This record gives sequence, structure tokens and C-alpha cells, in this order.
Amino acid sequence: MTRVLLASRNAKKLAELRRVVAAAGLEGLTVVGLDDVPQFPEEPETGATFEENALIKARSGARATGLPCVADDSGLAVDALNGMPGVLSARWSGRHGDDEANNSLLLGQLGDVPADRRGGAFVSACALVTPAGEETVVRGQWRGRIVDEPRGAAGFGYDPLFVPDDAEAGGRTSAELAPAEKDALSHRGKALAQLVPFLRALA
Ligand SMILES: O=P(O)(O)OP(=O)(O)OP(=O)(O)OC[C@H]1O[C@@H](n2cnc3c(O)ncnc32)[C@H](O)[C@@H]1O
Ligand SMILES: [Mg+2]
Repeated sequence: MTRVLLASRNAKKLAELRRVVAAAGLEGLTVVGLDDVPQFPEEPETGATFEENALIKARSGARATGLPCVADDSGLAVDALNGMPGVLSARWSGRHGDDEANNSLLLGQLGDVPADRRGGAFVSACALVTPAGEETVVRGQWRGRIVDEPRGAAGFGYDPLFVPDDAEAGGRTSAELAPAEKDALSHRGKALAQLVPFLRALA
């Protein structure tokens, strides 16, 4: 069995990564998380793009463990904010991973922005780095709009504020979708789908 490390320190994101990889039915691959390998220090996510940050995380996981490593760097790019919070999504309010503070800051910033200009996209870059140094990076996007009040309790991050454009979502926020519904439409689902052939090749 080949082991593959999914390197995320965000438990809810990690659960999504695990789900999508499991749904792909990769025979001969065992997925492990950071809890299953010896601890190694977190590298600062200093990249200017999602791709650069995904590579920083995947390279450091592969280097520390000797395992092929998948990492996601993602965020919400709001049109009216010229693509921000972007790579700063996790720490937009100044406190890393404080979803409530991030959401209320974003809502305040969009306070005067009318409904027809509240478009944006979730973006995910997923990188696969092997111990031999082969690197693959892919990107998925999920278009939608930012509502003016949070709705729903599933998912994480900005999910309660994001209504996907997809008809299947029927006007629900991504925090109101069932997990499998989110995976079928999401930026992360689309990015990982492109990595599946490369993962299959490792098995
Ligand atoms: O870097 P790792 O350890 O993977 O965990 P993280 O939470 O810091 O992850 P990122 O640096 O990639 O930042 C992503 C942020 O973007 C937001 N985000 C990304 N994907 C999202 C999703 O599917 N739903 C809601 N918010 C999302 C959310 O605020 C995340 O904390
Ligand atoms: Mg991060």
C-alpha cells in the first residue's frame, strides 16, 4: 500500500479532502493526515498566489515525511474587493482561522454593495509533490455571490455567506448543502478531480 499524506491543519478542510479522495475509490492508496505522521513545523504561507502556497505546504509535507503529499490552498475572491480576501482568506480579520470574525468583517466591507455586484468565487489550488520532487498543481473555481446574512451550519469558513450560481444549489448557501452536494460542485472537488489520475499513478 502506498501512503499519501493530506497536509492540512484545518480539520474541516481535511475532512473534505479525505471525502473527495475516498469517493474517487483509489485502490492501493492509503490516505494519512498530519496526526498520523511525526510532527513537523508549519511553514509560513508567504506565496502571492494559491498555487505557490499549495506548493509550499505540499513540499514541506513531502520533505518532512518522505511520503507523496497533497495540499490545498484556497480562499474566497470577491469581485467588489478586487479578488480579496484571496490568499489572506484564513486570516482576513487578523486572527487565523476565526471564521466568525472573518465573516463579519467581510459582511461589513460589503455593506453598501448592491446584490447585483456581490459576485465572487471560491478558489482552490491543490498541489501534489512526490518525495522524488515531481510537482503537479491544479486549480478549481466555484462561482457564486455573497449574501448579506449568514445561513447554514455545515462546511466551514465563508460557507454561510456564499450562494453558488449552480442551479442545483437552489439558492442555498454552501453551508446549507449536504457534504456530498458541496463536494460535487465545489472548487476543492473540481481541483482534486484533476489530481485523481496523478494519484492513481502512485498506487
Ligand atoms: O492551510 P491549511 O492548513 O490547509 O488550513 P487553512 O484553513 O489555513 O487553509 P488556507 O490557508 O488554504 O486558507 C483557506 C481559507 O479560505 C476559506 N475557504 C477555503 N475553502 C473554503 C470553503 O470550501 N468554504 C468556506 N471557506 C473556505 C476559509 O476561510 C479557509 O480558512
Ligand atoms: Mg493555511
